[in-house]
Amino acid sequence: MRVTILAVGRLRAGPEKDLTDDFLLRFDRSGRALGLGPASVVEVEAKPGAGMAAEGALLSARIPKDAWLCCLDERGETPTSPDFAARLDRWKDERRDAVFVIGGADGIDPSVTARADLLLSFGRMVWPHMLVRVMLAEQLYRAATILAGTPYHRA
Ligand SMILES: C[S@@+](CC[C@H](N)C(=O)[O-])C[C@H]1O[C@@H](n2cnc3c(N)ncnc32)[C@H](O)[C@@H]1O
Repeated sequence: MRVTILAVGRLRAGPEKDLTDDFLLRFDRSGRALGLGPASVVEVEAKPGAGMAAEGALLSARIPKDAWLCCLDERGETPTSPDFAARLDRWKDERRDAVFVIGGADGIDPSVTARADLLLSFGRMVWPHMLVRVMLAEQLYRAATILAGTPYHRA
């Protein structure tokens, strides 16, 4: 199952990008034998002032019709890491790719969240989008280790 992190805005070189790349590489390595991955990051950026609807159109154009769609949203569900891993495993078994959308400063356009299979929250506080990328990449890696039975996750 290919995994795409689809994000509004460009992440410049720096610690958040390094961490995201590192966790995604680990996810690819741990997930390969399980049929999870590879993971990639796709960034979209509307013209300045174009508004949320323009961002929504750019995002929608990059979401395959048959992919599982998960939108990162502080108002969403807060599964445990094992629950998240189990959900990824079910998605993988259905042989559909997964797309995780992270919004920009104004969030994710409702035209995208309306079609999401899951709204995923990392708590009710709002985090900067670049940290959300790191956190999501880490949870993907953690999920792969949980499914592989390797001792990274200890709860
Ligand atoms: C700076 S936040 C934008 C918040 C914006 N006020 C909103 O209403 O969505 C940028 C993006 O980071 C993600 N994000 C921020 N906090 C989050 C959280 N607690 N859980 C999940 N995603 C979060 C969401 O995808 C959000 O669109």
